[in-house]
Amino acid sequence: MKQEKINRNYEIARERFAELGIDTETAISALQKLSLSLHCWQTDDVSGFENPDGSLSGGIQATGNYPGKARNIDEVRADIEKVNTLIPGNHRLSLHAIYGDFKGKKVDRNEIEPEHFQSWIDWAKLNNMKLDFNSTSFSHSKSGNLSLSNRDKGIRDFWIEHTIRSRRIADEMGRQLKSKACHNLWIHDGSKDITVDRYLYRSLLKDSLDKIFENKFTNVKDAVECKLFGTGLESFTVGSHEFYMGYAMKNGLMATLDMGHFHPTEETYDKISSLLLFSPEIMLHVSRPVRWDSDHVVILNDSVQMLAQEIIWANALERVNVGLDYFDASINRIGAYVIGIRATQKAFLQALLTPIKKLREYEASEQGFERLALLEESKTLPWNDVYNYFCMLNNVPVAEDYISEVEKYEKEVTSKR
Ligand SMILES: C[C@H](O)[C@H](O)[C@@H](O)C(=O)CO
Ligand SMILES: [Mn+2]
Repeated sequence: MKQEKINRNYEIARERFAELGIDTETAISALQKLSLSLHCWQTDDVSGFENPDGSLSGGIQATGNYPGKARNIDEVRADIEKVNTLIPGNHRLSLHAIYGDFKGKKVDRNEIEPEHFQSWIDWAKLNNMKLDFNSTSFSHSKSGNLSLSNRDKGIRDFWIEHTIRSRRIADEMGRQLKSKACHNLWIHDGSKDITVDRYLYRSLLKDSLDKIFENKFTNVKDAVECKLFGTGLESFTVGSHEFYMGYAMKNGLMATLDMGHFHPTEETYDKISSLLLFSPEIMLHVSRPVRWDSDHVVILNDSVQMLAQEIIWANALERVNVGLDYFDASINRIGAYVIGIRATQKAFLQALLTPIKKLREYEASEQGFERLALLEESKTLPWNDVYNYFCMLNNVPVAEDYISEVEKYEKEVTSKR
């Protein structure tokens, strides 16, 4: 798109929003400050470098076989660097423990150290990114169906050790990069069929968590992620929403809300205000469940738009750590990142550009028709011209121009893998 046209459209949009009492410049600077936490695992279908040819376990699945997945640390980095050239803003990178720089050595999960992630910290500095971290309970010979809630103390201790080490690594990342790292704990623990000892497993998990969180780390923001069920573990999930919400609120941790981790008609956006009333910060995994926790690429749908609205309208942008979590192996993986990141930003921009003051006046005076009408009208206000202008300001491709860039990278790089 030509610069002149982008500027012209932006001017028209700016005037239109001004008529509704909205300042587009304020919205643009808020969006500029929004740092999303990009998940490294879309590059390689959650394979990691520990045992890249092993199978993905823990009830999660990356479906599809599109060529060009990243096969090693250099390729993961190259792909993220490419993504960064196609998206506006400065973002964080979220790593899983299986993405350490192990240099071909066998380093078991209970042996990981900050040194295995030092090259990531150096890379992040060079690339103007901050880091977040996740312990990894899946895809390991000791994963089974139960890790931190296993009856076997030996297995529990192994995963406790792993998770404490993961938090220490996050602390080092936060310290060196001068930005607290979110450490997200998600475990797959559950059961395929009915269990008759839910209380036992949950008390074992609680006990493991108490040990894991015994020490506070200054440069870490701890989060715990619940889930409804995993494939092959359909009847029971130890770390349910109620379990982690209780644990997080009692112990001053963040709850992570993954959009794919609830009942199909249960929406994440409705949980935001409740959690923010009881917790200083929360974490999100923006995703797109299609019939189950399928981790489809995020698009600009009602769920994401309403999620962004809830955050903006609660004036809570600084209290919500927005991470992405999806892994689609059926399309170009770089393109998958760009679509999802841009869709998330667009949702936030749209929310920032909604005439909330007027909408609230209507609501307060019980003018339901007027509220609904203005809500509908705001959906088609020229917010996309503001987004295009935002892309131009950030020197990244505007609108569909990124498609050919992704195709070029595929031709020159990923298709040769
Ligand atoms: C790989 C991720 O940590 C994982 O997707 C987790 O966050 C999750 O959402 C599991 O369903
Ligand atoms: Mn998740």
